[in-house]
Amino acid sequence: MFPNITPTRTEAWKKLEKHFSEIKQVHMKDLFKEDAERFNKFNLQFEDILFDFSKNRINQETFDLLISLAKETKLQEAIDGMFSGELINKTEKRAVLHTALRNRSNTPIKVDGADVMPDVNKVLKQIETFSNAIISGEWKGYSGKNITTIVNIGIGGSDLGPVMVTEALKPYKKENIDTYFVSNVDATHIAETLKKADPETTLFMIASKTFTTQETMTNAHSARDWFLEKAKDVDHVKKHFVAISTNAEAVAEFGIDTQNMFEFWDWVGGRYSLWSAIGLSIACTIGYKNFEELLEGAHAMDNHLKSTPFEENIPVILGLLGIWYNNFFGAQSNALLPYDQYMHRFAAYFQQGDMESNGKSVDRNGEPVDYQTGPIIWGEPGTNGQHAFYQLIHQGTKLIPCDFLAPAISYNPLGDHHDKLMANFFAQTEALMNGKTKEEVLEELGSLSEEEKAFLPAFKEFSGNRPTNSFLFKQLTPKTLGSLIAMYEHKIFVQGVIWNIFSFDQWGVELGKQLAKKILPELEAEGEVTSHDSSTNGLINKYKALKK
Ligand SMILES: O=P(O)(O)OC[C@H]1O[C@@H](O)[C@H](O)[C@@H](O)[C@@H]1O
Repeated sequence: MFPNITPTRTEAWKKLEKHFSEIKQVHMKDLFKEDAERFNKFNLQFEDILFDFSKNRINQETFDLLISLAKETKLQEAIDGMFSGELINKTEKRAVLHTALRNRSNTPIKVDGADVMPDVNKVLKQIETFSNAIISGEWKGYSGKNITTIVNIGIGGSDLGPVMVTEALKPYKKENIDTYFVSNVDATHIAETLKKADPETTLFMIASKTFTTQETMTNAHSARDWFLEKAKDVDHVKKHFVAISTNAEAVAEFGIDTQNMFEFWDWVGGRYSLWSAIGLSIACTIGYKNFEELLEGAHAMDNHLKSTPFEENIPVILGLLGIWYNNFFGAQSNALLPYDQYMHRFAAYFQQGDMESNGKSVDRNGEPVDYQTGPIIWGEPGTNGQHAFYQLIHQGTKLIPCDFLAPAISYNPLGDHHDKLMANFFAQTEALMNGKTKEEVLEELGSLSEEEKAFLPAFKEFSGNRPTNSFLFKQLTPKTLGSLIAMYEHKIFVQGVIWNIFSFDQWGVELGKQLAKKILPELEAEGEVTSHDSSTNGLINKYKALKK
């Protein structure tokens, strides 16, 4: 049975509250001074990834209490439940098995008594065959030319993962294939993309779990019209349109040959689907072998989560540290700061991953929670962020726990760029931890007037004591990226279990969709709209007047 425990009622939570009142004023700087072994105590190595969590506002007691919170909320049972195919997404009566998609050991995983692995392997084989045919040029467009351009049309989970991964793994990109992603229903997105495409050499991937999403279906129809304007014959559609979906019926209705459909299943959540056929654009961009490496990396992290004691379990510790700041320090957000330009969509990807999963305010009994749940996720790659928003992280009134991520080896070993980048990484985490005292400021101000010395220090001081996690890995290979993504996925899971919320549904996105459906005909009809509140009526009527 999946656990259902209110975290705030556990012994560990009560102890953590008491412990928090004792430790909240303690400065990390002093913790480092007191203990020369602090780094050794609070870092873990997973394959090529070093996880340094020593620059957190914790001591051994904090760590032990957090671990007991995970135990008391029966996290291990929850992990076992997810991996074994239990219907843990209770509001949708579904299992949660993105881990099966990358189950490289191929051990049976059962949903409703049937092993899902044969189907998973069948679709992987289909992805392999198809991506090889596209890359090798064996698959031809209607006029006999090779495919050179892929346009993936999808949104949310059917877009963000492939976008993030194809950007992160650009060094592995096949030279003869250019991949674009269209998500927004704003016509600008597809119009600007199609300017770069030629119908004879373009392959559209219509990626939608439900195959009913308004944005995706609108873009798919516009792409089809654009294609047919030149190709003329609808029979050519099958060479230029493939579908990735769980909804075969809607795919056939759209006119895509179901032979060109790549299936996945309702036990794959949209935001956890890049490992499924939704990853087809990834495989066609970087090659199937590299896609497989990505799966390998994720599988290794899955095994780590499943079988490592919590004290050495990276996603568990990461999740617990997030809870420590979110629920005890009152931190509201978590910045993801990759010092790797290729990872520039990493934070955007986990905005959906985390915020759509844990942005919930009722517990597993349907009762409102009286504690904080999911954080706001944000971030940009370093060093861009430094010159933009780090001011607030260093000296603002909000506590913002930050995750710094970077490779030791750059794919672009140009001059001393990478050392400069990394010097900034190390400097930032050090500065956030140590801060700068008034005495240090005064020393720097040496030659200034007494008046300035009295005035300026208040502005130039840094309180420090701002927590960071550091992830330092050898190089951003497909395997390492797979592990990092799975690590954050599991961090989200761990937090959802402890907060006792359902992390795998997303009812909160429905209301806006319903209302948009109702409003659309009102925009197209003649006359004034009066069916809403005065603000909405006013806006709609102004829009109708302006667009005339
Ligand atoms: O893949 P689909 O069915 O088109 O859905 C796309 C997205 O649609 C959104 O409404 C959901 O909130 C996301 O979770 C989902 O990823």
